[in-house]
Amino acid sequence: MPITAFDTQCIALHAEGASALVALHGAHVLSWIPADGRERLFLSKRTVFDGRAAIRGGIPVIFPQFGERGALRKHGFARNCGWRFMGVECGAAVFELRGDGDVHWPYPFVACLRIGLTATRLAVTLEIENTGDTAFAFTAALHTYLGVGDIAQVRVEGLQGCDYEDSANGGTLHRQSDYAVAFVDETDRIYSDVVAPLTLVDGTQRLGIEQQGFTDVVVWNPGARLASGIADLEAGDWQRFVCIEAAQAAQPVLLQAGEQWQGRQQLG
Ligand SMILES: O=P(O)(O)OC[C@H]1O[C@@H](O)[C@H](O)[C@@H](O)[C@@H]1O
Repeated sequence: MPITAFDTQCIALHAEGASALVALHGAHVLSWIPADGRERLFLSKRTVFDGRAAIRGGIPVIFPQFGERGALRKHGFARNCGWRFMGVECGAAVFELRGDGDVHWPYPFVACLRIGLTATRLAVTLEIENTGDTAFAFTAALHTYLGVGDIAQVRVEGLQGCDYEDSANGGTLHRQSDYAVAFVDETDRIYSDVVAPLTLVDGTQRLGIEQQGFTDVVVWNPGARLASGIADLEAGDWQRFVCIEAAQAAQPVLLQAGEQWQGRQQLG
């Protein structure tokens, strides 16, 4: 996989006619263009690249806390930190974030993000290692913003029969009875124990989504009303993306000293 340094902030990846762009801030995938030349990720034109704020769009890495399920800042700190580019291993670009039990979090850890690219697929793997001498629990996600033509035409298939927590309606519990998830208003759901591959249907376009290691799938679109209060989205942006997140949100992972955990999402 030939790699070029895009500037001090980003790494550009190229393979088999496909490309991806990864910001060191958050090890954040900003762009994924398979060999057919069509961008698959949404990135807000109003996102702030100040080296501190979370980037709106692409693939934010959520660790060590999903949402507000704990005492840390919403969605944890990994997306707000500078990661190190470690080079290419086994065809994947590798990024690393180390914690030494400092101000962010009292637990030493190493987080590693591996990004693999082929003509048609993007594979993102998050590895967490407990490098301290006490156990810690964490939640995490790959918060993928997939670009769509029109949210009203979008369906997510593969979740029928799965139980979900409806975060947009007070965390009430439901079972997905419809064959596909459609979007008419704010949608914010944590589907648990998802095993089947998913398909994003966007008009005539289809995208496959698979995951391993992560037990949950979060499906999020803010809808018009909530989106109007999100400063780093342009008017109408909510119609141009859906987040399908490979997540470990409902049940934290308990990692003993010296243990490793791995979760992966593949698109394409
Ligand atoms: O605006 P943020 O912090 O990036 O979060 C976006 C959304 O992320 C989703 O994962 C959550 O389920 C939503 O509740 C949340 O609003």
